[in-house]
Amino acid sequence: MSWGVRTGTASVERVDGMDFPDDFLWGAATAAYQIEGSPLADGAGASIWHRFCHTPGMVRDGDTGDVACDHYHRWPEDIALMRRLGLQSYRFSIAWGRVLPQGTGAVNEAGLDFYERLVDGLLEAGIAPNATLYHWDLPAALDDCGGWLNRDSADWFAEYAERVFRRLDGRVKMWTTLNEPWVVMDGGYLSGALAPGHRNLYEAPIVAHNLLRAHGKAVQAYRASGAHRIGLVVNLEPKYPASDALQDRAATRRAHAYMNRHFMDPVFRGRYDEVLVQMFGAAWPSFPASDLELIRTPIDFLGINYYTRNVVRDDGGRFPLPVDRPVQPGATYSETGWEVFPQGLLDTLNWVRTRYGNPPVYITENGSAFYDPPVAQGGAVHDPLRMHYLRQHLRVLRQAIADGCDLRGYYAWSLLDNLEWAHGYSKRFGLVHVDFQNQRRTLKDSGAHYARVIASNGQCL
Ligand SMILES: OC[C@H]1NNC[C@@H](O)[C@@H]1O
Repeated sequence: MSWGVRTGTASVERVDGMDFPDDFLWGAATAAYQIEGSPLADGAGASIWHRFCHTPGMVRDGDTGDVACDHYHRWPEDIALMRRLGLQSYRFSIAWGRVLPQGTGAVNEAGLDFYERLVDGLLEAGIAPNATLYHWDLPAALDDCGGWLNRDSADWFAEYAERVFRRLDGRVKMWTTLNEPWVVMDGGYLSGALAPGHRNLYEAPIVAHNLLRAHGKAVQAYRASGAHRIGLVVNLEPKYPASDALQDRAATRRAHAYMNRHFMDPVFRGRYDEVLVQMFGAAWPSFPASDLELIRTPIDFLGINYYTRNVVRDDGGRFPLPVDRPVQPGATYSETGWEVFPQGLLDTLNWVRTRYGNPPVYITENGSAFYDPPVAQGGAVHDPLRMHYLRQHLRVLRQAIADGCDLRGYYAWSLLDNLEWAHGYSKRFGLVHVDFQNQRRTLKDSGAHYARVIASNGQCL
């Protein structure tokens, strides 16, 4: 049974009898290059995203991360915003180039000092830090040495990880090695839409494999010194055939193998999906078996980033991957062109539960970019579509828990409007509006609602 309660800005729904666990963790997420600004400050080394943004034509409107949300200077103000939301945890990423400007070798202590101040500020505010070591901003100096195409990248990453663990572990008790390695591979090396902008079918599986090796080496490095938890964050997108036709079902299988099983199978099952290997054909390299043992080094939790689903229609084989996504009649689509489909989150969580042995899971990103009206008189940002997206997706989490998923927490993407990569600042995901002309932050209705959800531990959706 459910009943509605009118509040100032939105009706809240209480669903009796289905609670979130008392220790369910409520947070919000960001990433270094998308919010910090000052990418070269205090000795930091340039990343591939600094280089990509400063390459004409790569990012919409020529936007860069040079200023972004100026979080590098405004982090105390942003922590105050997190307290206002009642966040219990904050997921952020560490810019590799701030710590090791050349990617390996000499440490830039000022870079570590910044993250130490941020972590101590979070702890002082009673907010648990959740740190991601790699959220796409590879030091440009390493890209000049082949980047993720170079097998040495796994060792470079482990060296960086060890430096960060040494300074921050203990205050940071939840670590992620990589954010969305699939996007790093697909966007950076196949479609070319993301840094470093390659378009090469032969490079993609090599990059994916080295990313996974880097993940494994960082987990092993953590086991040698760390005392808390480390995991991996993947973006998962359930695939549904456009019809019962054999070719659509086969295309769906390929899309599922390419995006979802691609990283999950090696990490949790120690092998690649055969469909994936067949799809790449001659472009699929041979890998030593010892690599897969490294990759499957056990982790403490899985982070799932969920945004949307794909309905898949065979595209007639123009590419090893089905790329047709027929528009769904009556569906709502966000500004990024993603269908709003909360059922896909439930289906994904149950797929992970049943295929991979029900690992501890956090939703480490979930959110939507919708057009926001200008800040109203009195400082309100009314964003009903983002609010609706949030409520729909939080609702299915209850069902996932009832289905037996070991779901431990939820991080909204994102705390702040920020640089949405090649989209520049044109796509706003924030619970907090940022005026990029004057850096003024304004809590949106969706942010105020999320604060109510947290305060009620999900009772008030
Ligand atoms: O596209 C929205 C988000 N998706 N996951 C990775 C983040 O960096 C993106 O902003």
